[in-house]
Amino acid sequence: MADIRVSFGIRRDLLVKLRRLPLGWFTDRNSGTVKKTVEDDVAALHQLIAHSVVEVTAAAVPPVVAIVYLLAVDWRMALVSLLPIVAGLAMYQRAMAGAGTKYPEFMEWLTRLSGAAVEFVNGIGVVKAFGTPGVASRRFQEVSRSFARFFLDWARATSVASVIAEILLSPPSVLVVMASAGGAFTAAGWLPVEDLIAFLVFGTVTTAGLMTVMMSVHPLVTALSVARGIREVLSSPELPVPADPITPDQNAPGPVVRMRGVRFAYGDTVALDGVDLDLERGTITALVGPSGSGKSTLAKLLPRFDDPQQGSVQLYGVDLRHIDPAELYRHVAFVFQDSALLHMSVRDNIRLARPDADEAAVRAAAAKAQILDRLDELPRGLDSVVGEDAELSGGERQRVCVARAILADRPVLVLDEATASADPENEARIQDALSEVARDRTVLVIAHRLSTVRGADRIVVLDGGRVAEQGRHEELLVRDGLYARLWEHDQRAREDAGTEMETR
Ligand SMILES: Nc1ncnc2c1ncn2[C@@H]1O[C@H](COP(=O)(O)OP(=O)(O)OP(=O)(O)O)[C@@H](O)[C@H]1O
Repeated sequence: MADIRVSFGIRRDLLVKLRRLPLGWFTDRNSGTVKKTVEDDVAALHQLIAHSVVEVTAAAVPPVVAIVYLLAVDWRMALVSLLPIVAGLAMYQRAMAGAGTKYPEFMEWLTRLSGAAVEFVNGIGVVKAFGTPGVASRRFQEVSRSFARFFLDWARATSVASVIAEILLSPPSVLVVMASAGGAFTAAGWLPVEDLIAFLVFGTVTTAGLMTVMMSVHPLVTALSVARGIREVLSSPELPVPADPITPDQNAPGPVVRMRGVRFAYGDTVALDGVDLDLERGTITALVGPSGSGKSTLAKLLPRFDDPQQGSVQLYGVDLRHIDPAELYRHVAFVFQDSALLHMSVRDNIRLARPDADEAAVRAAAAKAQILDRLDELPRGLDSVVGEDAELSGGERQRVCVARAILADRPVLVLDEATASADPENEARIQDALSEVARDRTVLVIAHRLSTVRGADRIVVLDGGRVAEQGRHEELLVRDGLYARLWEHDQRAREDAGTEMETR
C-alpha cells in the first residue's frame, strides 16, 4: 500500500508540475521523455519500493543472523570464514565502481537507440519510395555501433572483477575455506567438531543471502538514476504566475501585440537580440529569415512558451507576465510544426478547445482549413481515429491543427507554416487557408516558403536575431536587401524543383 501511495503522490506532483512548466520546457524534450518520467520511471520507483527494498531486507536478514551466531560460536573461526566474503565484496565494489555515472549513461544510450529505431522504422516508406536504404539505416547503425562500443568497454572494464567476486562469494568457495580452516582449527584443538559442523551448515547461508542482496542492487541503482530524473523535472523552473493578474481589454487602442527590446538566449546562444515588433489588428505578419535567425523563438514568445530575458511582449498593452495563462490562451491560439494530434477521432481533435461544437461548425472549420475533402475521404470520415485509420501527411496534419485553431476562434493566431509537402497544390491550399484564418484575426506566420506569404500585410525579415528589414513584398524587393536575396533563392529552388519534376 505504501508504495502505491508513494507512486500516486509522485505522479500527482509531476502532473501538477507539468501544468506549471513553461511550454518551452516541452519543446526541449520530446513527448517520449516526458512520458518516460511520468509513467515508466514512476513505475520503476514503485518496483523499488514495493519489491527491491523488501527483497533486500528479506535477503539480508539470514546472513546477518548467521554471522552473529557464528561470531558467538567462535569469533576467530568466524573471521577466517568471512575472508572470502570480504574479498568478494571488495571485488564487487571494484566491478561496480563508476556504475553511478555509467548507469545513467547506459539508460541514455537505450533512449537514443530506441529513438533511432523508431526513426528508422518511420522512414521505411521513404526508403522504399526512393530506394536508398543505406541512408536511412545508417543513423540506426551508427547509434547501435556506438552503443555496442560503450557497452563492451564498460563490460570489459568490469567483467574480470565481477567474475572473481562471483567465484569468491559462491557457496562452494566459502565451504572450501571453511572446511580447510575449520579442519586446521579442529586439529589444533581450537574448535570442537560440533562447532565445525555449525560453521559448515550456517556458513553457506551467509553467502547465499549476500548473492540475493547483490542481485537486488541492480534495481536499486536504476531507481537512484530514476529518482534523479524525477527530481530534475520537479525542480525545473516554473513560469511565474502573476499574483494579481490583469485581464487584457480586447478593445484597447494600439497594436494587438507589441514586442519591445526583446532579447532571448538559450544559454550562451543569443537567439533574439533587441527585437521590436507590432502586430496590428486583423493583419497577417509573416516572419521570414535564414535558418537559425530566430523565427521560431520569436513566435513562441507570443503564446508564452518562455519569457524573454530582456524587453517585453504585450497583448493589448498588457505584459504577458501579468496575464493569467488561462486568460492568455483565450486570446492566443498557435499551430506549430510539432503541434500534436491526439489519439482520438479527427472530429474530437478539431473540437478539442470546444468539445460542444456541432457538426456544422466542425465541418466549416475543416473546410476553411482546406482539409475537409481529404477528411471525408478517410475510411470513416471524421470518425477516423488518428494513429489508427486516419493516415495523414505532415501538411494535412497541420491543416487539421489549423481547423482546430479556427474552431477555437481566438483573436490572435501564431502559425508555423509546414515545411513538409511543398507541392504547388499544397502551397495554394495553405495560402487559401491562411487568408481564411486571417479574416478578423491577427496572425503571425513563420514562413519557410516566401511564395505563401507574398500577400502578407507585413513581412518581417529576421537575421541573426535582429529585424533586418520589414515591409510589404514589393517594397522589400525594391530595397534589394536580404529579403530580395531570399526571394531570388526561393524562386531558383522552385524552378529547379519544377525542372526536376518535368524530367522525371
Ligand atoms: N532549444 C534550443 N536550445 C539551444 N539553442 C537553440 C534552441 N532552439 C533554437 N536554438 C538556437 O537559437 C537560434 C535561433 O533558432 P530558431 O529556431 O528560433 O531559428 P529559426 O529562424 O526558427 O530557424 P529554422 O528556420 O531553422 O527553424 C539558433 O542559433 C538555434 O540554434
